[in-house]
Amino acid sequence: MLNIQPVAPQIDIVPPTLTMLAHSQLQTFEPSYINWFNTPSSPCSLFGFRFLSDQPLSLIPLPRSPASVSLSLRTKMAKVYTFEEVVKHNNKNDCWIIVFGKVYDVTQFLHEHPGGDEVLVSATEKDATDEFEFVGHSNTAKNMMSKYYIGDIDRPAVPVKHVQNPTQLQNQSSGVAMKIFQFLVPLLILGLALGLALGLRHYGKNG
Ligand code: HEM
Repeated sequence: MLNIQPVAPQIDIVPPTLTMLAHSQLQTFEPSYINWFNTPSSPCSLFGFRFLSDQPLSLIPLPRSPASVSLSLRTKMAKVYTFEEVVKHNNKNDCWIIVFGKVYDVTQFLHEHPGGDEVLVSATEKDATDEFEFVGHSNTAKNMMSKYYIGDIDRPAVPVKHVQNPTQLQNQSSGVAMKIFQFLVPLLILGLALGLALGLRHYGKNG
């Protein structure tokens, strides 16, 4: 009896009809067909998966999506994740981030990221678009992102983010400086007045 195990994210790019066909037909396939299925030109390989001939038979994804599956097909069939689902992947062993409404699994990229792994882990559990933009990532960086793209975010589910931009931060720090200044000036005046009074008293006694 063949046991067909589902499937990695990549299988989501297969139109549902084909997936169903594969699941139902494969129950009846002889193992000899399986070798053919695994040849690079077979429909299976074309759509990004292959079969293990071990028992139980498993349906597993190919390491890379074949070029023959067009990007537009992949985009149309993109998996949509809820925010709740994405926030579970929030550590160094399993790190997903949301940028520009897309979900990226950057776990394998953590140790290669020029900005360090900590910054990526701290970008989890929120929409990290503003932080990503604030760094001023180059086009090279933006082009690299497609490698880690795993799907889109269910936008309405993303909580409103609170990221301060540089102007806000500047305003905030100048506000703090103003408060310190307002506190110090009266103290300074009081000190001067006291000093003057003591000085006058001293000279008055002596003179
Ligand atoms: C898939 C997502 C990401 C990719 C592919 C990526 C890639 C890169 C690359 C290639 C650089 C080198 C500078 C450049 O070429 O722009 C870089 C730097 C950096 N990245 Fe990212 N990054 C990603 C996400 C993020 C996020 C979400 C954050 C912040 C929350 C971040 C923070 C930084 C920082 C702080 C630097 C160092 C900037 C510097 O030293 O000037 N990155 N990143």
